Amino acid sequence: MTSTTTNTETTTSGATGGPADARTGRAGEPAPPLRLAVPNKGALSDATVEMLREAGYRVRRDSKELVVTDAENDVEFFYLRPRDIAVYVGSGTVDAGVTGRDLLLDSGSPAVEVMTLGFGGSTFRYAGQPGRVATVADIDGKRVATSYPGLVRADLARAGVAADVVRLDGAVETAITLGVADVIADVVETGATLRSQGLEVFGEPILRSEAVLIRGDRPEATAAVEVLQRRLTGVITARTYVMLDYDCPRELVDRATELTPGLESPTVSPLQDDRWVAVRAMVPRAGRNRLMDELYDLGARAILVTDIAACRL
Ligand SMILES: Nc1ncnc2c1ncn2[C@@H]1O[C@H](COP(=O)(O)OP(=O)(O)OP(=O)(O)O)[C@@H](O)[C@H]1O
Ligand SMILES: O=P(O)(O)OC[C@H]1O[C@H](OP(=O)(O)OP(=O)(O)O)[C@H](O)[C@@H]1O
Ligand SMILES: [Mg+2]
Repeated sequence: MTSTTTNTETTTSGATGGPADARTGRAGEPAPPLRLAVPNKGALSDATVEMLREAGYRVRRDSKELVVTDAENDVEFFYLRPRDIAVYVGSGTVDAGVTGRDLLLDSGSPAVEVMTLGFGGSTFRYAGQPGRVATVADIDGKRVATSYPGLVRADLARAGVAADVVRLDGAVETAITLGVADVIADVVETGATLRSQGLEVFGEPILRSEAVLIRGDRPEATAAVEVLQRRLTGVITARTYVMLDYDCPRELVDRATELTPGLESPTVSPLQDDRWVAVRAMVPRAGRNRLMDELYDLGARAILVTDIAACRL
């Protein structure tokens, strides 16, 4: 049920028998489709699928579909366990994937982080029973239960602390109650799971994590990964910004555009009534209402906000 490990573990993931062997790609031949690994369940799955859908890719119709071919965009999607994704990408079996930064670093995979995706945020922290342990140094000689032994061993080594790392698959918070560990190290999002077990975090966060796009080093995939990255950046931008339009008395346009500088520069167009101009600029979604109030107070009118459906910067 549990195993106590003190050295680096070898992975038990099926990466070497994965979707296919790493491909070589020859000059003159059309590039093979991009192979992308997508979390098939868990905390990152729905948000990843939604982001791919918004980026214009074909996504699976039901949770039993494990491979989806998107011929139009020349991408093959492999729905895999989030923990295995860094291993597949690192071995070159797939070109890129979405996973958590914590899972990537825990795996020891050579895959590299390409971009953050703006969801799946969490911290990775030590926790214990209140009053029993207060600092990382207090862990010395104790047992630490975790699903992320790679992260924990590296952190303990950094701190010069010797402890037994007890590897569990999940529900780590129960390990102390069940007597298999003195301390745990786990993902904390809201902290509700810890509280339900009467546990408290201690020490600095070991890691701040979020969902990331990762890639391997197959040069033939570089161009396709860049297209994917541009599309995902477009989704993030479309979610982060809104389009703001307003009419502004000509003499106020300098002050108004100081408030709405846009990404490059705002569009200022003449109106039929030459005492007025129309201004158009992208502005951060957060704070848009305060900005509209400020523009109104300045003298702008017909202030409109519209969602951006998609964009390439
Ligand atoms: N509330 C949360 N609970 C769990 N993981 C979260 C949460 N918020 C973000 N994450 C992130 O999701 C990833 C873990 O995903 P998931 O829980 O699906 O994997 P798992 O624990 O290996 O699988 P499972 O829970 O199905 O056994 C990590 O990168 C983690 O940081
Ligand atoms: O701080 P919270 O908002 O309570 O979230 C953190 C909890 O969620 C995750 O568990 P998950 O649901 O993935 O189950 P698992 O422990 O079996 O992986 C994680 O391992 C924590 O237990
Ligand atoms: Mg989990």
